[in-house]
Amino acid sequence: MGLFDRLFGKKKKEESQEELQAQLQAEEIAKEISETEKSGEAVQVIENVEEPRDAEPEIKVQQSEGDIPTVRVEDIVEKSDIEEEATPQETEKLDVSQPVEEVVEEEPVTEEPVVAEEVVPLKNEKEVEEKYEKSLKKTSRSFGDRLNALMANFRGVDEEFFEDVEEALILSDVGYELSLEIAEELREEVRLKNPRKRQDVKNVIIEKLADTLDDNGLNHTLNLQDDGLSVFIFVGVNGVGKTTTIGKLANRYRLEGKKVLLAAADTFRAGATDQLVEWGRRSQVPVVVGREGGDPASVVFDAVKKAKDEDYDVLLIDTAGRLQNKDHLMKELEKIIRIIKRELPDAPHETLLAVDATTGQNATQQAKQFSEVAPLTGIILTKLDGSAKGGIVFAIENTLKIPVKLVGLGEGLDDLEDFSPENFVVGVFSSLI
Ligand SMILES: Nc1nc2c(ncn2[C@@H]2O[C@H](COP(=O)(O)OP(=O)(O)OP(=O)(O)O)[C@@H](O)[C@H]2O)c(=O)[nH]1
Repeated sequence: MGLFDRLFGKKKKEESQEELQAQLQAEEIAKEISETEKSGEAVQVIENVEEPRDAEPEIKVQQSEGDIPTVRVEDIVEKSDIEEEATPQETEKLDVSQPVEEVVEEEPVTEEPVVAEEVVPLKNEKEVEEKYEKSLKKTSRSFGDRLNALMANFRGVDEEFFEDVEEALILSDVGYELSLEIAEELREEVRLKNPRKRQDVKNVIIEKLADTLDDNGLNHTLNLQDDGLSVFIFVGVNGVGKTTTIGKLANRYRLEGKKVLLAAADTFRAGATDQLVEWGRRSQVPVVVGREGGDPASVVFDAVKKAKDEDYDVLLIDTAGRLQNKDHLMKELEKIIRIIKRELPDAPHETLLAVDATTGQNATQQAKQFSEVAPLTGIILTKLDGSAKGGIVFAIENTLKIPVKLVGLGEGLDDLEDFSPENFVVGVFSSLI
């Protein structure tokens, strides 16, 4: 059964069962009234309006923020340790003569062993669904407007109509190739089932689109190691929300009881390190930082060593996103990955590209360009809350075959969610079918 049927087929079935039940109840009441009238008794009708109740109790997570002491990395990682690990050639390349500073937060709460039962989830399922729905309002409206305009001109399914379908989908940011594919599948469906009603035709278009997120075989789950250190690298051009995402994810993992470390390997842009340190303070996790203009691989080297020596669970690495100089960026990322692999052959476990959903097809273009620079394992679609162009999820997944793994749904510390095709499809389409 496709995603569409699983989500909306059930809804339709429930609706018709509810209708049937309401009808039976009405008949019962009518029967009672007529019997009472017959017996001459007075009749009083009481309206019983039941308040909807939430399925699960609300769980609130309280956080505290505090000042953090700054410690130089020499106090923690002896320079001789670094030299011991690196070959003479690599020592030269890593420029370890530059002192690397480290900012350490208060003792992370994860220092204490946490048993699984005590782990507090950030949001329950219902809250996540609501968050998706709220954040996708603009995208949903945009799809709705285009599909309604398309169906307003619907006189019957002819060649002109299929061209209009293609155009409406392209304008909804789902991508050129997929728009043509959906129109083609619609042609086939029309030939087989010949839907005549406007709503039926509209539903077929939505069903075809929704099912692509299920049929593409992409794994949307972050590759977090059950045992041992997980290393995630974050790439993306300036301003897309990379640093913000790292801060949000660090906060989530810390609340889940994991020991998290951040690495500020964007030594290129002035202020980038300070920004990550600020997110480290907010999410209460330590950050390994280097000198502005220093070698990012040196920061990564120190961070990986510290993470290994001190049994961290997760290391999140922020990088510079200079797409203008592809060759340089490629070399920088290759070097970072080489340094990581020398210490942890299976790592990095994720190379995630952050793209800004409000830029629509530009985001797809960036994903295409970055995947030529580094092998991407997932996409983070930020600012989905302020975007009417959420349709690019379909383009990214179907054209580029890269899974969307995280979505940014606001600027706050807990405004990051795992990408869920189900929540996405419901958020965009449930009001349209
Ligand atoms: N509405 C909304 N705003 C976001 C989201 N994610 C990030 N932002 C905002 O986007 C702006 C840029 O975010 P940054 O995290 O600084 O972006 P960056 O990619 O790290 O940029 P550089 O540090 O310049 O490389 C900030 O104002 C964030 O608050 C999101 O999911 N929703």
